[in-house]
Formats: sequence, structure tokens, C-alpha cells
Amino acid sequence: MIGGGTMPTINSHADKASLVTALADHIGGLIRDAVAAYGRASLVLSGGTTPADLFARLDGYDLPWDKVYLTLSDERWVDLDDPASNEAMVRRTLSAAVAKGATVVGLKSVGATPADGLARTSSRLATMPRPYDLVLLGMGEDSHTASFFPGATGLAEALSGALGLAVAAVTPAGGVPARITLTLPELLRSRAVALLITGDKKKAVLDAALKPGPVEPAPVRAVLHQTQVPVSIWWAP
Ligand SMILES: O=C(O)[C@H](O)[C@@H](O)[C@H](O)[C@H](O)COP(=O)(O)O
Repeated sequence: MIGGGTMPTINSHADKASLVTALADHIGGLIRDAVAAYGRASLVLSGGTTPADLFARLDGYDLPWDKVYLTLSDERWVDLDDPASNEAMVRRTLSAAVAKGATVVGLKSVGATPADGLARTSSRLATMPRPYDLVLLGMGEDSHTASFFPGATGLAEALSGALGLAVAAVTPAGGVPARITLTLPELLRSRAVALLITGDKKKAVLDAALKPGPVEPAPVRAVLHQTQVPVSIWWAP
């Protein structure tokens, strides 16, 4: 059972276009502030489909991209040429930023399965400046975030970080291919978490998860109810 943390702030917008503009402006300002304060900005980006037009908008901003480090919250265990690759989506939607020197640290490494690549990916992540200035997460309608899928094999280790690595291997139920994910402790090595969701279905799932309850059936609760890092939610219908 988890609950009782400081409630996340919710930024609701009339439509996705205004949500994307507001969140892109917020992230752009955060990057500028981080570079001014620390000489670099370090961000964890969610995969999936929702953030693609956010990243495409951000890509057009005049930012110190050569001082920006980007990695992913989680990754399907596929190569860059696979349409399911989150890293490929980030490199595609932030192509101008990458061309201007933004560093992308991918999570897919060698090995047949995520479990084979954990140590290598974990040491690669050590090149990312931490604490992360922002961790951007999405959420599925099953209330997973990153690759913290309900009922997944490896979920406990991903939430606890018990293996002592920055990443964990998770195999969702129902034959979904195995994934690599930053562990919860790794995601919380950050100054701020932003959760980007759209649609009424996900809003209903979010509202339920904002209530105290068990984490296993609603893993996004582990992020929403922790008290270590401030969480903002960005939502449009
Ligand atoms: O690899 C992934 O799919 C993501 O990292 C995952 O956690 C995503 O954020 C949610 O599944 C929402 O995905 P959509 O934005 O496609 O709904």
C-alpha cells in the first residue's frame, strides 16, 4: 500500500496542441536554466507515441543542444532500425537537436535479451550527468509507466533497484517482448518528474492511481506517491 506523499501538480490543457506548446516551453526553460546553473542539462525521455510531437516542437527551439544529454526511461529490446525503438523515435523527432550536438544515450546494448545487457547499459548510463534535471514519463491505460507493467516478471526488482544497477529487465505478461527500464531509484535521481498523458481514459486511470493503494496493480503509483522528487502532470483530452 502506498500513499500520503505530496500530491502532484496537474496542468490541464484544452487540447494536445496547447499541452505540447506549454510543456515544450517548460522543458526549454528548464534546459536553459540547467545549462546556466550547471553547464549542462540531463533529461530522461519517455518512449511510446504520445511524446513524439512534443519532441518535434522542442527540436525547433534555439537551445544550447551541445550541452544537453538525453536518455530514455525504457526501451524495447530492438535495434535502431526497428520501428518500435524508442531511441530511434527520439533521434528522429529531435534530429536537429542531435545535429547541433545533443547527446543521446541509448539503452539497447548487446545481448539477446535485456538481462544480458544490464551491466553494459548501466555503465553506459553512468556517462549521463545526474541528478537528471527532468524525467519525462508516459503512462499506459493499464497504469504502467516506464516499463513498470502490472504483473510483469522483474517488476519488483525494477521498483526496488535491488540488483544495484541503474536498469532492470522486465517481461510484461501476455507475451509482450522483454524490455529494459530505468529502475525507480534511478528515475528518482532527478530534480523533477513530469508525467505526460492524453485522453479521458488515461485521465480516469490517473485519477484512480492518485488515490492511495497497492503498487503492483497500478505501478504508476510508485511515482505519484513518492515524496523524494516533485511530480507534475501534463494532461489534455
Ligand atoms: O516504451 C514505452 O512504450 C514507454 O516508455 C511507455 O512507458 C509509454 O510511455 C507508455 O506505454 C505510453 O505510451 P503511449 O504514449 O504510446 O500511449
